[in-house]
Amino acid sequence: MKDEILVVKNVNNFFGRKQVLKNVSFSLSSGRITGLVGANGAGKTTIMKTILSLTPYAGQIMFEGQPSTFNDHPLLNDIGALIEYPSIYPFMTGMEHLRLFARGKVQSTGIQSLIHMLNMEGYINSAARGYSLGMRQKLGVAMAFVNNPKLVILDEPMNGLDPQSNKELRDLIIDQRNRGVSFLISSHILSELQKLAEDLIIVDQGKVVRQTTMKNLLEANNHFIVLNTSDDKKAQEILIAAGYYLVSGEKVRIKTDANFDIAEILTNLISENIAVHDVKHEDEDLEGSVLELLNTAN
Ligand SMILES: Nc1ncnc2c1ncn2[C@@H]1O[C@H](COP(=O)(O)OP(=O)(O)OP(=O)(O)O)[C@@H](O)[C@H]1O
Repeated sequence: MKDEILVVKNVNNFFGRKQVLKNVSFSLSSGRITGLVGANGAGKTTIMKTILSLTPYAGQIMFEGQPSTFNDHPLLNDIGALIEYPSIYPFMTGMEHLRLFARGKVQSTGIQSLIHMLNMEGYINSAARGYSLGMRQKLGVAMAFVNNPKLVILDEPMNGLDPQSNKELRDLIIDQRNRGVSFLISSHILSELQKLAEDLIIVDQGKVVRQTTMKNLLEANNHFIVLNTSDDKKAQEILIAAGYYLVSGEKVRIKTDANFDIAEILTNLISENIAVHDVKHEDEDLEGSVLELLNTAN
């Protein structure tokens, strides 16, 4: 079994009378990137705040085998986080923020390397009041990394980032992961999370509905073939009549299973004088899998 850096057991959390987290239990494997996924209001930010003791809770949280409680959490020194929006002082430069957050023995070469990896050299010495949303977000991410944490918690880190910045952030996360850092990352941009996360925790209405690996979730996915034919509408009618399951829409998109036989499909169409110009395989992506899982959970 992989080492667990963080274990969350039976955590419950209330805002007033409203129960927001309901018996939440999961663990994070050391040195891996875990994605936290769920609809708006599912409880992702509250889970992250709970780990960081930013909100009261009942239940058990262990970090590296040591208990962490709401009032006693010395191990949080080893956790870096960006939750919701970064707290940024408009009259300080990005560099001043990083130096302010850096504890004791953090080397300036480490700070320089972060700035370089996130491509922030052009503005790191300017006052943050002139930063765009994406520049602020990058500074918030850099602040989460500055003390060489063992675990990094990032809530929607891709917020406001352009494709180039997204790639820089992804490269930084992968680089740090390769050095042994563990991650818990929430994102609504599932196509981005799919490129990063190795493990997944899926939450719905304050409950963990599944903890799995990305590989297992995607392997269990639906697979399709998509045909480009001389008459897609007629091809759809023929295949439905022959008993195939077609995804509704304009394309001829056929759900495949273990008995899938392309020759049989082609014979059905060619015998009705429909030419097949192209055949493509498609796998359901993370977004499709999560939507299906949440639909079946409700
Ligand atoms: N300070 C608060 N007071 C009252 N209710 C709150 C508070 N913070 C969160 N909630 C409620 O807790 C639930 C979970 O919110 P949370 O922000 O954790 O969800 P989320 O999954 O992060 O959502 P999103 O994807 O929209 O950021 C929501 O129903 C929200 O209304």
